[in-house]
Amino acid sequence: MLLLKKDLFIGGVVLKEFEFIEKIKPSYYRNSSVIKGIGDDAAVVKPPNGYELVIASDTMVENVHFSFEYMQLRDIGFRVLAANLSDLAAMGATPLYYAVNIAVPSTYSDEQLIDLYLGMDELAKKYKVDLIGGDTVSANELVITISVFGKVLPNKKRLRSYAITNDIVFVTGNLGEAAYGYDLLKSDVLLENHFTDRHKRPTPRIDFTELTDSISRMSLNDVSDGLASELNEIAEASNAVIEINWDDLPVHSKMASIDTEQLKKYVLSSGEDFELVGTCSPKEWDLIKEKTSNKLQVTPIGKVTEESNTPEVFLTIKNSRTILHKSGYSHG
Ligand SMILES: Nc1ncnc2c1ncn2[C@@H]1O[C@H](COP(=O)(O)OP(=O)(O)O)[C@@H](O)[C@H]1O
Ligand SMILES: Cc1ncc(C[n+]2csc(CCOP(=O)(O)OP(=O)(O)O)c2C)c(N)n1
Ligand SMILES: [Mg+2]
Ligand SMILES: [Mg+2]
Ligand SMILES: [Mg+2]
Repeated sequence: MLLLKKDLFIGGVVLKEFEFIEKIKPSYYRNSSVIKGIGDDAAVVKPPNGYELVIASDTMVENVHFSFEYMQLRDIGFRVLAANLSDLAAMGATPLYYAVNIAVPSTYSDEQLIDLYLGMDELAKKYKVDLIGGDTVSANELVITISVFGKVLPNKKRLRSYAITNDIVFVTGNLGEAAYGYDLLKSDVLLENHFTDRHKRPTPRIDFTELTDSISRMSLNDVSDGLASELNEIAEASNAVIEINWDDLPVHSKMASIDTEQLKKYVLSSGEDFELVGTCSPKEWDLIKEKTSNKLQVTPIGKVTEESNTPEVFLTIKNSRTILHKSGYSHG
């Protein structure tokens, strides 16, 4: 397929790609390790001394991950970068740079596209992350891919394979709020409340990673697809059996009256909360509580009961124990 790379047709005027790039090019870089940012064939950065480089990439597609019925371009930019930063947080990494690839319909004005970048910059500013490159092409629907780059000390990365027997299983924040917010938006696109905000502008839990950098071992995963999927990924990667209790799962008091079956869907398999779920030793759990107290809600939800070649996740609900299968959103 031929991609209109040279000129981008925007709102009837031909905006030269380089003019658009000039508009989004940062006037300075927040990290002095950026040697060459936007403006050459590729970016050049100085690898951080003593650290490992952590790289993640996530894409969002119009009508798959967001809809313009209830979201502004600024929210969309914010949300795609949030999803990417969430994966760095889930590795225990500190974010440094990001690159943005966009496929854009020809009807967009340059103001609209700049709004997308302003949404990203709201988060980038907060976490001192630099936009160092990307690519622009035309397409029928808006598709945004971000790649993020971060750093982690070799002994502080938080792999899914790091869970061991007796670990406490914990989760940050509340579960199911983004999906509930999404359903509220579908019934009233103008509604604005805590839950709709959780869908539109999720918080990547970088703070958790920073607050817990003294913990020696932790397995971690971010809740993009749903708690059931993320816990199964930890169980599989660690060859472990995880047991969680329904009554321990953190749910907002305003969601308590939702019908149980629907609430189970929100909490266990709807995803996009971008909370962190993980495990650590009982001793270090006390330290996590201490480090996060009054700053970030972190809730114990269960235990790693054994290491096993048949990894499994069990959910106990009203004294009945059942296998919790992966049940999150699946593409294709
Ligand atoms: N199209 C792809 N090409 C190469 N690697 C991929 C592709 N899609 C996913 N991956 C890799 O598979 C793993 C799981 O991806 P994914 O489920 O999207 O993770 P997450 O849910 O954390 O975003 C990651 O290591 C990711 O880099
Ligand atoms: C318009 C719209 N439809 C459906 C959803 C729900 N949804 C879309 S993708 C997804 C799962 C997460 O996306 P994915 O690309 O798998 O993220 P990753 O696990 O790679 O981080 C969910 C719950 C949505 N957010 N918006
Ligand atoms: Mg992904
Ligand atoms: Mg992830
Ligand atoms: Mg992700």
